[in-house]
Amino acid sequence: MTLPVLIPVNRLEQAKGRLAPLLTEAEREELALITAETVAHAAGADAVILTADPRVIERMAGRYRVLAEDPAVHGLNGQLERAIARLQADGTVADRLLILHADLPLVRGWTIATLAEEDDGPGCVVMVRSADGGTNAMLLHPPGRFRLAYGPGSFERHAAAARAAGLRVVESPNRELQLDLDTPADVAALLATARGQQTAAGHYLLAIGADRRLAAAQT
Ligand SMILES: Nc1nc2c(ncn2[C@@H]2O[C@H](COP(=O)(O)OP(=O)(O)OP(=O)(O)O)[C@@H](O)[C@H]2O)c(=O)[nH]1
Ligand SMILES: C=C(OP(=O)(O)O)C(=O)O
Repeated sequence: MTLPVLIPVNRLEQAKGRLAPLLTEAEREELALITAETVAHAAGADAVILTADPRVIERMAGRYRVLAEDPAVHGLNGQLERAIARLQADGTVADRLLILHADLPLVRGWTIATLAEEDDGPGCVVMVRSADGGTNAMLLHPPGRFRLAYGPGSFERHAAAARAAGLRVVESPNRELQLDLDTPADVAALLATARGQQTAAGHYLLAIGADRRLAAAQT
């Protein structure tokens, strides 16, 4: 069964603001592009990139399906709901949809496959919580039963809304989906493991000396 994967990608100049103490603006933009590539690659033919950024569109178009944001809609939640409606209307989305953040450096194809196995059938929502209480991944079976509520601390809001809509909430302990790259502590966590260092984001962060900057900040 195919699982469409909707990946919202923020405008690069607005992305990764909480990494400003560690990375320059150009570095944050490059890191955001690198992790978006990683996530899109993991989703492969099921990926649908949602963005308003011309560089992201240029980089992804041709390899992945890309939806441009609707300029008449305000905010991430409205954009996602608009995109889901478009994907339902054209038949891309039927009974299941995974919304996946674009800043997950450890995600692989099998990570998504493993998450999909935690879906126990119609009426199920599988969610992955980030360190700061966000919703890094949310598999909706089906989509459209409650309003999306991304923003700080969204995991608890999504879980409560899903339960209020009569859905079963499964919190996945999927470690590869729990790590996002919002803060210097997240970067440190990625670089603390050999596996993390071997990711595309890890390679880039080591190449620009983010490990040395983190160490210097601690002394
Ligand atoms: N298309 C789209 N994606 C967004 C928007 N805002 C955030 N995102 C994406 O939503 C996911 C979660 O974003 P965050 O990690 O909270 O935010 P961010 O864009 O990195 O910015 P910071 O809050 O500065 O870290 C990521 O995949 C972002 O790329 C938006 O306005 N439009
Ligand atoms: C804003 C969110 O994500 P995070 O804070 O984890 O980046 C969210 O998932 O709603």
